[in-house]
Amino acid sequence: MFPSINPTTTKAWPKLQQQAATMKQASLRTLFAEDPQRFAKFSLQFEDILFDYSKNLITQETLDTLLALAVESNVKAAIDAMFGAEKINATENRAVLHTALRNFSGKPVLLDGKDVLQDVHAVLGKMKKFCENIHSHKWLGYTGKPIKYVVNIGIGGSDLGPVMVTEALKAYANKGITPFFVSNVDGTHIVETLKKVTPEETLFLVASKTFTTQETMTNANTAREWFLQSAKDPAHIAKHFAALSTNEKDVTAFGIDPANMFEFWDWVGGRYSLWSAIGLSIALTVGYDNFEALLKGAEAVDNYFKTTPFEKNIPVIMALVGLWYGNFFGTGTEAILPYDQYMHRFAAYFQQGNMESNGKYVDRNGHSVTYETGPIVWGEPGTNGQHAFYQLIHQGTRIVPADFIAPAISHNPVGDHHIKLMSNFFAQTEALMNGKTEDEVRAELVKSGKSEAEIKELLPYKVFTGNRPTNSFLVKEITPRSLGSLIALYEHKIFVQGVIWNIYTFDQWGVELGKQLAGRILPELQNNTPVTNHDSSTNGLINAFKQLRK
Ligand SMILES: O=P(O)(O)OC[C@H]1O[C@](O)(CO)[C@@H](O)[C@@H]1O
Repeated sequence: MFPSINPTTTKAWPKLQQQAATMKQASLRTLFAEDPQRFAKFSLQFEDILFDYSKNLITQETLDTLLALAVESNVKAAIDAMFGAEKINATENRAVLHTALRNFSGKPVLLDGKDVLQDVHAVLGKMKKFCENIHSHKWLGYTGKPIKYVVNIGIGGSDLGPVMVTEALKAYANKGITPFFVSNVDGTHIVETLKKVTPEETLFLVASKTFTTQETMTNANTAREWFLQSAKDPAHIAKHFAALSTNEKDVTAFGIDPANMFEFWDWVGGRYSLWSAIGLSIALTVGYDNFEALLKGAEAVDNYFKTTPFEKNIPVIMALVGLWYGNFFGTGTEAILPYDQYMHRFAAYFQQGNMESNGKYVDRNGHSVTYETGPIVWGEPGTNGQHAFYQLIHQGTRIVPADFIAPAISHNPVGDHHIKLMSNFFAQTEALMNGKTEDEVRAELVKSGKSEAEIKELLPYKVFTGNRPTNSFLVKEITPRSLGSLIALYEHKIFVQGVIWNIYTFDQWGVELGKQLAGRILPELQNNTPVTNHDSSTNGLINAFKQLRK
């Protein structure tokens, strides 16, 4: 295991504190004016992805110190430990090997002396065959009809990844399969979904690493009942239900034929599982070859991440720039803003990816940290976000570091839509950086014929301070490969930050409390007897609920 270092005890940390005090007064406009090479210095290319981080409040000195922080924090040793199958998820005593799921190198990845790649490739082979059978109509429903609808029932990592990717790659969905995703235990989600599909043509994928998650099992049971209302014979379940899970015992107990179980393993974290059997809905929707291209795009980033010097390593730089604001400017949040309608769930996906991974206050020694860890991550596609929350990003009291992501080539090149979209993409980061000075606003107002009195009144509202930092990712085109790469870049960013913050990125104990408490309250809701065993607020709410339902 790589050594545990409190980041505040590194040599770099106090230097960064000092530098931040200076950089808070710096002007991005001036930094650009002073250095015509700034874009060239602070941008990197990975295959078809251009990463521009020049519009950040950093200098070469900042970057060097941040890189020194990464070195002092043993990021290199941590990368080796993760890829080397060490049990770096120590609170669960597990290795972290989602990278093995996309490893086509042919070189073994040994975990406890066993090569995990053999199992990985056996499951990929099974997924491939399954997709071929569904797509070629060799696999038919219980009345002899082909499968037209795939309903993935899962939540969190067993939902968000497949939803995000099938949406992002909709342009590749040409296999005659319409995917649906049911996650919420709110009956509305499954009921509304079942209205759109038919029992004879639907394949349900029960996607759950543990196969015990309340929401998923409740939805799966409802789907089975609904299916059996038409199919009658439970033997037909075999043609319409498959499981994506690590838990064969409970899959079998549910009534799913183990032959229809696509396995993955405890060393795959839920929020890192789209590369595993959890990705079956992706493969069924866009075809197995495209799924493999997605994996290969991520694999290419894995190799790059492992071998590229930190100063040229995009995930490392993403991590350091994010940490710069979170720890030294106190920003506390980050926005992800894709200028691509198909990527509309990308921010939601990395909201879980980031917040469930690094939303932790206990360090690797069991002590409370004295510094900020994971940011609040959110976002929506541009330009919708522009007309909703960008006001705060431009003129609010807090700084929101934002990632702008856009493809140069649209899958829907209709009229001038794409250049209009892209003009917004470029204009926003430019405006956030430059802002608008008093002089500029004054000149505009004079030009528009306003009187001096009007100018005086309006001026303060129209000034933009600028200096609002952004990263830009310009991708040639969103393809399975480039999307796989983009996702892996973000995954490794989260990893590097977790290492520097000295926290366990791959567990999620914080989600457990809510699950336990809900389990305790459920039986109390099954009768009309008032409860008295909680605090007065919870008692009051539960009793009012019972009253309202009488
Ligand atoms: O795949 P499972 O076991 O149903 O879990 C679903 C989700 O629940 C969590 O454990 C907690 O939200 C996530 O990490 C996971 O993605």
